Amino acid sequence: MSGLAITISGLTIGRGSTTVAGPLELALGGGEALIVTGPNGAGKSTLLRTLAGLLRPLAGRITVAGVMAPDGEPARSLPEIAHYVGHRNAMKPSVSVGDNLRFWARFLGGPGLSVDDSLEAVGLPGLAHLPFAYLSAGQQRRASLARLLIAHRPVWILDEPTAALDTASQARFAGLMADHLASGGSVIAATHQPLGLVAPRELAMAPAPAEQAAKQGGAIADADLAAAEGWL
Ligand SMILES: Nc1ncnc2c1ncn2[C@@H]1O[C@H](COP(=O)(O)OP(=O)(O)OP(=O)(O)O)[C@@H](O)[C@H]1O
Repeated sequence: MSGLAITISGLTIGRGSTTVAGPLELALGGGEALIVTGPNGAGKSTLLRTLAGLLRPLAGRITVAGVMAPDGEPARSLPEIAHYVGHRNAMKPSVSVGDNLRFWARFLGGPGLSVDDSLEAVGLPGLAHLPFAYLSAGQQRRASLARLLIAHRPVWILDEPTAALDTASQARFAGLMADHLASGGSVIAATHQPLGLVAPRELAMAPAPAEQAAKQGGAIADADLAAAEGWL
């Protein structure tokens, strides 16, 4: 395979039946990072959730080429080769950090670091036995980011990954992203703050027009959809 290529064409994203942004055109290759910027409500999270396969595009296509899926076949879709780390940590509070990570390793499949090595890489050595709920907010975020290492996936889709991280942890995570890019992976990250990436590309999402905001009632009425999205 010749290397990762992600192509987004005519992509319109939305919540329920309400358009949030688009059409978007984008091509991203292995070794490249894209930061998604824009004011609150511009649609950054909506875009990332759509790329991760958690929301259906309202129109357009997302295609991938050049890498293998965990099942050993050429990748057919972005979600099967991507990690998604959203605003929430997606770790069970009462379960130990190690068992949470072992769950994700089984769920995601494919090769990856051991629990101990993943935790070491995010600066949390020796904490595998603790219930996730015992960790501080920043430690919880770092343990959640260890999911990126426990199973290898070429694309990291990250929603404000460094929120709650102290300066040293931000620098450590910048190093992990640099290693991932150097190995031919890609990073797509929504952020309000610099992530320490070297020369990332940028997709600046425009503020939602007033007319669009006025229509949001339609999407929010899709209460079941909103509730179903809440757990990640
Ligand atoms: N579950 C939902 N149901 C309906 N509308 C939603 C839902 N979540 C977000 N929206 C709406 O979709 C639009 C885009 O929201 P989104 O969360 O993608 O913005 P964002 O750019 O990530 O903002 P922020 O910087 O605050 O994280 C907003 O108008 C928001 O009100």
